[in-house]
Parts: sequence; C-alpha cells; structure tokens
Amino acid sequence: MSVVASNLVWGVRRKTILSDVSLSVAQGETLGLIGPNGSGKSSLLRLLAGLKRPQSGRALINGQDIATVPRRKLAQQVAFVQQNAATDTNVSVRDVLRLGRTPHRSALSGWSAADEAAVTGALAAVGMSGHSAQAWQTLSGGERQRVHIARALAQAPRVMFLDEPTNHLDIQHQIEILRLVRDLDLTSIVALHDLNLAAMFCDRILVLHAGRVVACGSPGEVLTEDLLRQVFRVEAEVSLSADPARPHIRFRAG
Ligand SMILES: Nc1ncnc2c1ncn2[C@@H]1O[C@H](COP(=O)(O)OP(=O)(O)OP(=O)(O)O)[C@@H](O)[C@H]1O
Repeated sequence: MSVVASNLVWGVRRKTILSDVSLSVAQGETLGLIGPNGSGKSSLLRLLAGLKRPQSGRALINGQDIATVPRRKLAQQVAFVQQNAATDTNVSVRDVLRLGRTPHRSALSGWSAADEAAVTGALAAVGMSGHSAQAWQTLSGGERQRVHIARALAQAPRVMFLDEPTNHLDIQHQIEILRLVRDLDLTSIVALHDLNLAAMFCDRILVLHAGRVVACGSPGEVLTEDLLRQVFRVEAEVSLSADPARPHIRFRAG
C-alpha cells in the first residue's frame, strides 16, 4: 500500500509545527524520517497514522484519505510503533502480542490458529520467543521495545510507522530490527536519529527541519556534508567509497 501526504499543515494554538509537508512512499518502500529534536518527526507520523487531524492537507493510504477510513479497517492495515509506548503493566508478553490481533477478530470469533501463528511468528522475529510468559513490566527497556515491535508485526499490517524503533536497543538488535523492517513486504516510514543506520537500511530519506521538508531522496543524495552542517549543525566527513548509494558518515569530534 502506498502512503501519500499532500501539503500537511498542523500546529497547536498559534504555533505551527508542520508546514506544507508532502511525501510519497511506494508499496514496499522504506522511508527514513530524520531531523533534529523537535523538527516534527513524531507529529508527522501521528498525522500519517490518523491519530491527529491536519489543519489542512491530506494523508492518503492506498489512495484513500485516512480521515474517511473506519478505525477498525485502519487498524487492520496500519501499525504504529510509538516512542516510549506504555502497556498495561499486569500482562504477559504473549498478552501484549494478542492485543495486536484485535483488529482482525470479530466479537464472536474465538482465538484462531492464524492468530496463534501470527503471535508466535512475531515473537520469533524479534528474538523474544523465550520471554513469552514473562510479565511485561519485568522486561528490560530494549526487550519492551522489541515486544512493541512484535505486537505491530502480529497485527499483520500493510503499512508500518515506527518512531525511533531502535531506542534502547543494543547494536545487534538495532541492526536486526531495521533489517527486519526493510525486508518485510510492507510499506514503512521510520523516524531515526542514527543517520548511519538510516543510510544503511532506508530506500529513501526525508529530512525535516523546523517542520518543513528540506530534502528527500536516496541516502547518497540527501546525506551530504552541507546538509549535516546546515540542518544538524555538525561537521562530518561523508564517504561514498564502499557503496556510493549508501554513504557513511564520520562525525568530527572537534
Ligand atoms: N501537543 C503539543 N503541544 C505543544 N507543542 C507540541 C505538541 N506536540 C508537539 N509539540 C512541539 O512540536 C515540535 C515537534 O515535536 P515532535 O515530537 O514532532 O518532534 P520530533 O522531531 O519527533 O522530536 P524528537 O527528535 O525530539 O523526538 C516540538 O517543538 C514539540 O515541543
């Protein structure tokens, strides 16, 4: 399913937070969303996922304005891994994943073999099978993050929005989770702070700065020394030697 945003504007009171944001992500593509703190990445993901309404402009999933898609249908198609998502404390890991199946179940249908397979597969995909019966509140930060990603996978969405999914994860799991997202047969938009990971795993990268799109293209097109200086205020060397399409950034310590 494609995701398209046209001229999105959103703000609170008199403050404009997103100005005229447009983007287009094709079926199966992984778009990285980068930008400094407060540039509007989470706000944009919330608008795209239909959790907030734009003041003007439209967000479309598969050509349909998300404002017009019924909530349940939207939940069958779209999963959102939010930053610092909380979960009711008194549940097991498996229960958290079971919640991901809710949009696919009717009030009358019982727990099906397909539901069970989706939960088991999602737990395995994030390497958490061994924690199935553990109480959610006893998990480490990185394990919680992986369980939230697994819940989104269990939802079997066609589109996935992820806000800093590598938060709290060790380097092995950062790479594994992004590889998993890239290889899934779905459309994804991922907000990331680690620019080298964005370069490694995203098909294209969109850069937000003060609520505006300042660049969008392949990692090689977008992640230039000039852009890093102007948008992120850092000095860095960008090397294209190993793979010109996937630049590597070396930040200067000072
Ligand atoms: N409900 C709100 N009320 C007031 N200000 C808000 C609200 N939501 C977001 N903002 C402001 O909008 C700006 C963008 O916030 P947002 O969380 O989208 O940025 P971000 O790029 O995801 O940041 P970070 O990288 O720090 O997670 C910030 O300055 C934030 O303080």
